[in-house]
Amino acid sequence: MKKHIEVVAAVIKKDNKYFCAQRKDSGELAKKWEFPGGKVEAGETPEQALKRELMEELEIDIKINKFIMTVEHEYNSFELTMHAFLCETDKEIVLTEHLDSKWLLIDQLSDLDWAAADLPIVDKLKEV
Ligand SMILES: Nc1nc2c([nH]c(=O)n2[C@H]2C[C@H](O)[C@@H](COP(=O)(O)OP(=O)(O)OP(=O)(O)O)O2)c(=O)[nH]1
Repeated sequence: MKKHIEVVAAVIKKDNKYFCAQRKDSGELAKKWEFPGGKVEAGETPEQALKRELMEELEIDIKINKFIMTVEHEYNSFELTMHAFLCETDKEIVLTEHLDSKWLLIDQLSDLDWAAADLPIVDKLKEV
């Protein structure tokens, strides 16, 4: 049976642009683009996990405004359940783990090579 993980992801919106981050060059999702976040640890709520991960990865405090959706996805090496939240921040982002980042308008999001599990989130953002 494949390993199953529970992940949270932050869709950070500022001035009509969305923050996108590129994963490191390792593993099945090497160099793919994602919304920052990470695994929920035992005893944490998704919101607590998201705040912790964003502080670790981007050195920012975030305000979580809205639940967007939960995605279930099966990769070759693991399966995940990912909860996405619409967030905002007024802090300056520092990349501590990602290769690159971009702020993109909704119409530009599809230009990136997203982790497969993120595609339903990108589609959902286009709906509103
Ligand atoms: N943070 C985040 N992870 C995503 C997204 N889409 C997606 O498939 N994932 C996957 C990549 C990872 O396998 C997992 C998130 O775990 P993570 O970033 O905390 O951990 P990781 O695998 O890089 O590694 P590690 O620190 O445990 O070694 O979910 C996304 O939009 N954001």
